[in-house]
Amino acid sequence: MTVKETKLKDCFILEPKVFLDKRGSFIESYNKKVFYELTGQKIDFVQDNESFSKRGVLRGLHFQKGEYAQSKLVRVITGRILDVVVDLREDSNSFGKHFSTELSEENKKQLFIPRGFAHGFIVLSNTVLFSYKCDNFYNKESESGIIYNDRVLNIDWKLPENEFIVSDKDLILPTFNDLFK
Ligand SMILES: Cc1cn([C@H]2C[C@H](O)[C@@H](COP(=O)(O)OP(=O)(O)O[C@H]3O[C@@H](C)C(=O)[C@@H](O)[C@H]3O)O2)c(=O)[nH]c1=O
Repeated sequence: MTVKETKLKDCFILEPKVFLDKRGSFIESYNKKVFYELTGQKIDFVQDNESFSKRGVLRGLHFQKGEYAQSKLVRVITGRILDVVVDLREDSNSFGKHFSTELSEENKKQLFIPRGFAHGFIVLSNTVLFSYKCDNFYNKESESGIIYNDRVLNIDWKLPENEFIVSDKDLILPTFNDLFK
């Protein structure tokens, strides 16, 4: 496993070592000890989630508020996505900045997203199996987010907007300025 810092503090890209042999491949998708050695983050992941989506599906931008804030370690098992995170920590140098990166079955990259960030992704391949660990439990009442086409954030989602498939819940998320006025 190797780790690279992104331009957003505390947000890392991890690349597992891939073992190839005549049968196929093997990776350690998560190892608590190695994760701590590489990132310095002592995270206690308590929930694993998986979603399946078609091309054009855009999930996000999501976060949980207050005591239910979550760090996430996200990856793609099959397919390819553009993953996007936004730093919402008001005391951070990169407050309001976003970072995006492709995560795919091929590159096997993982993104560590600390608490205080919003997260979303769009599916670039025909289908995607997406998997992630969270360090806090799901809490419906604490769900929040920012609308994907927010003008202040101005995120390039890489696909034409007429291909986006967005949940009804995500279509009525507030803007960045609504949240931080
Ligand atoms: C996230 C989540 C959803 N659910 C339920 C609620 C709902 O009925 C159904 C689908 O939920 P959603 O529409 O919120 O799923 P989704 O849009 O995939 O939500 C996820 O999006 C990505 C971008 C994230 O960063 C995640 O943290 C999470 O917010 O699953 C759980 O039971 N537990 C969970 O942890």
